[in-house]
Amino acid sequence: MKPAPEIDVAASAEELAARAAAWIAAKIAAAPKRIALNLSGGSTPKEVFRLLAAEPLRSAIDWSKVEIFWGDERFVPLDHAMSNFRMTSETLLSHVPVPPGQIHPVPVDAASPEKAAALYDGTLREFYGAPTLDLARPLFDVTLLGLGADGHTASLFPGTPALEIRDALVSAVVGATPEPRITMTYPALASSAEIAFLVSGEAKREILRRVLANDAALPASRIETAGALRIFADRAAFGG
Ligand SMILES: O=C(O)[C@H](O)[C@@H](O)[C@H](O)[C@H](O)COP(=O)(O)O
Repeated sequence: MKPAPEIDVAASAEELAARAAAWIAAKIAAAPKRIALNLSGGSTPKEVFRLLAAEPLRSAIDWSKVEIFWGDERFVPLDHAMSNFRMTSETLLSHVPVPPGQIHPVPVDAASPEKAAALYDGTLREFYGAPTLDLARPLFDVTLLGLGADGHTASLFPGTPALEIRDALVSAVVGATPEPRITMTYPALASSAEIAFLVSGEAKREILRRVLANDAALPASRIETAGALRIFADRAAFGG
């Protein structure tokens, strides 16, 4: 991981969620106009999103500034139980007034995962306003990432071709089960002013230890950004 991450250790999963939610709210408040949030799926972010959608944070945040993207998605309908968009809608977006035109779901109604990835790649470049990313001007202001027990992040799984992609910003994940997936690639994720991992629970302790030791076999270890890298962990995951 580059740069070395700042590690924020919370006493519990609840405190982790509270700290991450407060951090995100502060980033939105500090943004002069628009802020591009690139969200992760999975279960860990759910409580963070619920806190952002509840008082006091809900009223404290100017949601009109917020643009929402997803770092990965399952190639299922947006109302499918496994959809990251559905999870985010249930916990956050159906409770806060983000302008609908500022919510950018992966186009899972495309003819194939490959087509959905190509379309989302275009969405990102159109939003960015240029065909190629400039290190000095990140695409996202904040990217949230989770950490899988096998060291994956987004849908960048060990040993998969998406890990090696440097020209495309989004890729279909060949062979993902049970549902096909679409993931942002390293260049897209790296184009973030801030990246924050959310890692909770005893089950993540060993994989987090390996990522912090920069075990190059783990996709999460290879996350880089020209900006800031932070890990929100609870004591169960961080140990000590
Ligand atoms: O779509 C997804 O599932 C996520 O993007 C994935 O990368 C997730 O962040 C990790 O698997 C951790 O998931 P948990 O938060 O559920 O442990």
